[in-house]
This record gives sequence, structure tokens and C-alpha cells, in this order.
Amino acid sequence: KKWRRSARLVDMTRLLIQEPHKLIPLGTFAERYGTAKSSISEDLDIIHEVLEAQGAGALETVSGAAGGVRFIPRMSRAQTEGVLRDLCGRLADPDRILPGGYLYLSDLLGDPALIREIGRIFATLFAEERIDAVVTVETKGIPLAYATATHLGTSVAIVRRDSRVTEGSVVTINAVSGSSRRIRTFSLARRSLKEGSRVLIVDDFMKAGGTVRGMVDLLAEFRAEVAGVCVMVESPARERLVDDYFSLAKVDEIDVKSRTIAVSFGNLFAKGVGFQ
Ligand SMILES: O=P(O)(O)OC[C@H]1C[C@H](OP(=O)(O)OP(=O)(O)O)[C@H](O)[C@@H]1O
Repeated sequence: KKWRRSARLVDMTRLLIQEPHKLIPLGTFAERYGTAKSSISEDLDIIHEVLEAQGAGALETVSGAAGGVRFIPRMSRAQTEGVLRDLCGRLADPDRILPGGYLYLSDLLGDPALIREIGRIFATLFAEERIDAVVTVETKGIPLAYATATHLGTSVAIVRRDSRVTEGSVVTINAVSGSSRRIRTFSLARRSLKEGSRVLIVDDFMKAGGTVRGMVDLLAEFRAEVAGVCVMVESPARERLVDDYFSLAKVDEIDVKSRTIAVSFGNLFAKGVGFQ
């Protein structure tokens, strides 16, 4: 059955956008729509042009036998600034202040639209890299890890604070939490990450960095390579156990007495490549 061009454009866009980074051979499309590859290429040029003009990302064509086309989600600098302004505005709400210099963030993590946009921002930073898995620690980092992994077309591995019989054999390390000098354990099931994987660490919040540090040390046991660290919010800490990371927002000062929070953009644009 032959498809009209307008119907092909809608269907191809749907298929490409729902599987970011997945290569789809042109032959698959030619067969599905009963049309020549040359028409498919013209269709793809139209889709690429519109997506790129809207700052939604781009289509990347890989030539050759194992070639094809894939959708690469990217967020433009202007859109990213919009998300960061919204995030900083919401973070500045003094009702978030918790004892110990922590902030209540679960409402933000419960906002799928915001988490989806943050996942797209983190995926923009690493769009050109090979990421075998996004790694986070239970619990609040989990939504961000899924959003990031979805936009990178990769998987998620969740580090747990204790080992469960339902995880099979696990690797466990002990780490000192920077902020509260507590000994904490970090566990990851052997089955959840292949040796030598290249991973992206994601978490919602970084204070002393002890949690991220714990994940880095645990990943060393899997001989994994950490391609990067992305956190939604970083908050001031005397010592910082991790210094190479991307953050979207920075809490500069939490004044419990006057109930004010000073919030600014994180280090994203200072460091972030890939934003035009
Ligand atoms: O940089 P650090 O000083 O280590 O603190 C950052 C930790 C603390 C907090 O997790 P918790 O609220 O302890 O745990 P959960 O995510 O399960 O709520 C946050 O999600 C980071 O993982």
C-alpha cells in the first residue's frame, strides 16, 4: 500500500521521535510506505529542517550498509535558559528549607514535564558521546535518570543504599557522606552493569558530593568509565568531594532565620558544550 507524502511525514516523525538515538535504516521506511529511498531522503530533509528550526533537535543520517537515520534530541540555549529560570524561580521558595541545609525537592521531581525537560538538557550535553547507562542512587535521582536515559536512548542502573535479596549478587562499598560524616553503603547488582561500561551519573541534589563520590567509587569496582556527572541542584558545602560536574541551578545561600534562599544558574553554560 502506498502512503501519501503528508502521511509519511507524520508517521516517520512519530517513529523517530519516540526512539531517540535509535538508528532506523532507510529501507525500513521505504518498505513501510511502499516508496523509493530517494523520496524517503527528501521526506527526512523536510523533517530535519523543521525540527532544527524549532530547536527540538536534529536528524542524523549515517550512510553505508549499517546506516540509517536517527533523531538526536537537543535543547537550544534559549529554551534551556527558560527551563533554568523556571527551575530557579521555584527553588527560591523559602518553604523548601529543611534542617541541615537541605531543600524539599520532591514536588519538582513529581513534575513530569519539568523532569522531561531536564532529561533533555542533560541528554544535550552528552548527545555526541557513547553512554551505555545512566547511573543514579535511590531515590530522588531516579526520575531524572529515566528522563535522561530516554533522551539518550540508553538504560538506567540504580545504586541502592542497602543490598536486597531480590538483586542477586551485589557489589557494595562503604563511603563517608561528606555532609554528615555518616558511613553509608552503596550497592549495585552485578547483573545491572557490564564491566567497562561508559556511564553518566545523574542525581537531583549535590551538597558535599559524598553521594556522587560513593557512586564513582562503586563504579570503579565495575571498571566503568564515568563520562560525566549531572545534578539538577548544587548547594554550597565547605568541602566538595567532587569537582567535575554539571549543575542546572546553584543554591548560593540558605538563611533559615530570614527564610530566604539565594538561587542562581548552575555551571551549565560556563562548562556546557553543545549549546548553540
Ligand atoms: O552531596 P551529598 O552531601 O552526598 O548530598 C546529596 C544527596 C542527599 C540526597 O539524598 P537523600 O535525600 O539522602 O536520599 P533520597 O534520594 O533517597 O531521598 C540527595 O538526593 C543526594 O543523593
